[in-house]
Order: sequence, then structure tokens, then C-alpha cells
Amino acid sequence: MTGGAKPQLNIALIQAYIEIGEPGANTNHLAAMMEKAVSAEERPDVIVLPEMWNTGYALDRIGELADPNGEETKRRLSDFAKRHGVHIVGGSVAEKIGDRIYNTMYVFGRDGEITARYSKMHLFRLMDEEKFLHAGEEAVTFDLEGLKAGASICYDVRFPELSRTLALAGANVLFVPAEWPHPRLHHWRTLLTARAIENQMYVVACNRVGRSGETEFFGHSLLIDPWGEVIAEGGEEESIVTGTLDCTLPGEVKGRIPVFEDRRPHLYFK
Ligand SMILES: NC(=O)CCC(=O)C(=O)O
Repeated sequence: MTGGAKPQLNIALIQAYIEIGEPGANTNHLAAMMEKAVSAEERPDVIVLPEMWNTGYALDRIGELADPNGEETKRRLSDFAKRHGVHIVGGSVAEKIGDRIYNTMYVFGRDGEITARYSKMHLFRLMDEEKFLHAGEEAVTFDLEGLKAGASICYDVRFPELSRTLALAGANVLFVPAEWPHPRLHHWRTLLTARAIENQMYVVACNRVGRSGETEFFGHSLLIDPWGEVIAEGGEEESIVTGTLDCTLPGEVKGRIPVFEDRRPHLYFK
């Protein structure tokens, strides 16, 4: 946390059902859930959306469905952020740039300005992502009112190198929008908890719910603190999962167990 930072951040995770290949319906549905989130008594400072919330994994039609340059997505999310004075970590959408399609997150500040763009770097072969999408090439951090945040998307969480890179760049919270299905709930909870403990950072993970073809997405969106304790967890139904980050806690945890001072990077294989 840096000087003048907000000591706490209320988070709302939009654990939504996503209709495969229906960007219009999904946009309206998520907008309605976001309106509900900001009308809660405990107003969120940050709204988080799931992965590929505009199209779902309609990869065989992704060329026609992806948002050209993300223009429509950016316009809508920026407008919402500004209208309600809320940060948005916009999950991810299928973004078309030239003839390439990326799985991309946009982040907006309270003024509606875009503060980050991150494209998923590790494409998930079990869902054929590598056949249809291009991988991002750059790790991304962004500022949330003095709390430095790192971007990752779903399968990225299996690669501790990315979260460690983000932590070394100063990130104290890792965002993980996802479309993570059964039967890998155990992996989801274990990997997210490990990333929180090993990097002494918050992990904020928003997963979709519902069936798409043969695949059942289980929700269980999670807010995990830098000790690895679960602050909030969704069930398997559509819901808005909420919790509060104490922005001083990552620093306290680092002070108690000096993991980052005790690293021996010169001994690690490259
Ligand atoms: N959308 C994804 O990246 C899914 C990742 C996943 O399910 C996994 O087990 O990893």
C-alpha cells in the first residue's frame, strides 16, 4: 500500500451464468447483476467479472463473435465504472485485433478510464484455446487506489512463475477471472490458496456457473487472504460473492514471515 491509499476495499464477484455464443444476452445479464451489486448497502469498490463472459467458449464461432478491438466491451464497462464510481476488473472477453483473437481483461478506474489490458498468456489445450486464440505476451500490474494488483486468467494460475513475477513487481493482490469446470474443484481451491500463501498476497478469483454442453462450471468464486484463509466463497449457484480486503495485511504478513527477503534467486535454475 502507498501513501493516501484506501485502507479497505470492498469486492463484489459476479459469479454469473454465461450463455454460450450469445454476447448480447450475456452483456445484458451481467449488466443487471452489476447494477444489483452496486445497489447493495455495502457498496463495492471493485467489481470483478468471470472469464470470457461475452461469448463463453463458443470457439468454433469465435471469429464472428469476438468484439473488434474490444470497443463495445470497453465502452460499456467504462460507462458503468464512471456512472457508479466503481473500479471494474472486467473478467475477460474474446477480443479481435486484426485477424487475431485474444482472451483479454480490461480494467477501469472509478473515472471510467482504462487502467490495464491483459491477454491470457497460457492457453488451455483441454478446451482447444490454442487452436483459436493467440496468447498474450506480457505480464501486467495495475493500481487499485494504492494497492498494486496483478492480472491473470484461469489456467494462468497453474503457473506459479506468473504470480511470482507479479509479486516481485509489487503486486499484493492477484485477480483470477475463470471458467473452471468440474471435476477440478480440488485443483481450483488448492492452486488459488497456494498462490496466496507463497506470494503473501490476496487472491480474488471469479468463476462462472452453469452447464455448457458436457461441461459443468462450479462457481466457488474465492477471496483468499495472504495467510491463505478464505474470506468468502461462492456456492454452485449464480450469485454475487462479496468480501473486504484490508490493504495493510500483505505488508504485515511479509513482516511476519520474510519470504521475499529469504529468496535465493541466484541458486534457482532459469
Ligand atoms: N478456462 C480455463 O483456463 C480452464 C482451466 C482449467 O479448467 C484448469 O483445470 O486449469
